[in-house]
Amino acid sequence: MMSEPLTQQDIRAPAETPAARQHGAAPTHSGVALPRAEAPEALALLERRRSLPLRSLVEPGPTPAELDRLLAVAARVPDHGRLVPWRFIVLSGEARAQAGALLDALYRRQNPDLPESKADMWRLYLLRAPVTVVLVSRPDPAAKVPVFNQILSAGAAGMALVSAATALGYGAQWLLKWPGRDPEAAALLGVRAGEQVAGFIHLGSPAERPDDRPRPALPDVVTHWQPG
Ligand SMILES: Cc1cc2nc3c(=O)[nH]c(=O)nc-3n(C[C@H](O)[C@H](O)[C@H](O)COP(=O)(O)O)c2cc1C
Repeated sequence: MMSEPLTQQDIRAPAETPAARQHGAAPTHSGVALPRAEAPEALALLERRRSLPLRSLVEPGPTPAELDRLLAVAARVPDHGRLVPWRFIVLSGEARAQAGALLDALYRRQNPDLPESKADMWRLYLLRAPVTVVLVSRPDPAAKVPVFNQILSAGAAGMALVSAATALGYGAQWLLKWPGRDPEAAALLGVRAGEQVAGFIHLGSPAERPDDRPRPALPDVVTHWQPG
C-alpha cells in the first residue's frame, strides 16, 4: 500500500505548533520548553489501573453529574478530522431491565432450544453493573480520514472513559458480548445502520480489589528503530 505523500505543512520546521502548522501561521512560541506540568497522581493512577470483574461492580454507580463528567472526558480523545466517530448509549436504572428483557426475547428467538435457566440471562447481565455505557463506533466511510483512524478514536474514547471512572474511584469493565456483536440485538439498544458496538463499559463501585494480572514485559513490545 502506498503511503500518503508528505505535504509542505508536514515538513515545516519542528518549532511550529500543530495548530500553527494546520493554519499555516507563524509559530506562536519561542521554541523553548515551558516548565513541565507534571501530574504524578494521574500517572500513578494509570500505573495501577485495572479492570474490575463485572461481578465485583456494585451500587452505587456514578451519579448523573459524575457520569456526564466521565463522558465529557471520553469525548476529549484524539479525533482525526474532528468527525466525532463515536457516541455513547447509557443504560441505567429501570432501563437496564427493560433493555435486558428485549435482548432475552431476541436471544430466545435465535436459540429456540435455550434452557429455561438462561431465559433471563441478558436481563441479569445488564442488571449487574449500576451503569453501563454502550460505546458505539460510527465511522464515516465517505470522509477523507481513513475508517481505521476513526475506529481507533472510538477505542481511545473507551479507554478514556475507563481511566476517568478509575480516577473517580469507580470500577470499570469493558466487555463485548453477544448483544454488542449481534446487529439485531445492538439495534434493540439503539445502534443504527452503519454503526458498531465497540464495547459495553460497565461501571460501579468496586466490591473487591483483585490482584493485578501479568503485564507484557517492555522488551517484548518495545523496539527502538535503528537503520538496518
Ligand atoms: C474491545 C474489548 C472487548 C473486550 N471484551 C471482553 C469480553 O467479552 N470478555 C472478557 O473477559 N474480557 C473482555 N475484554 C477485556 C477486559 O476489558 C479487560 O481488558 C480484562 O478484564 C483485563 O483487565 P485489565 O484492564 O486489568 O487489563 C475486552 C476488552 C476490549 C478492549
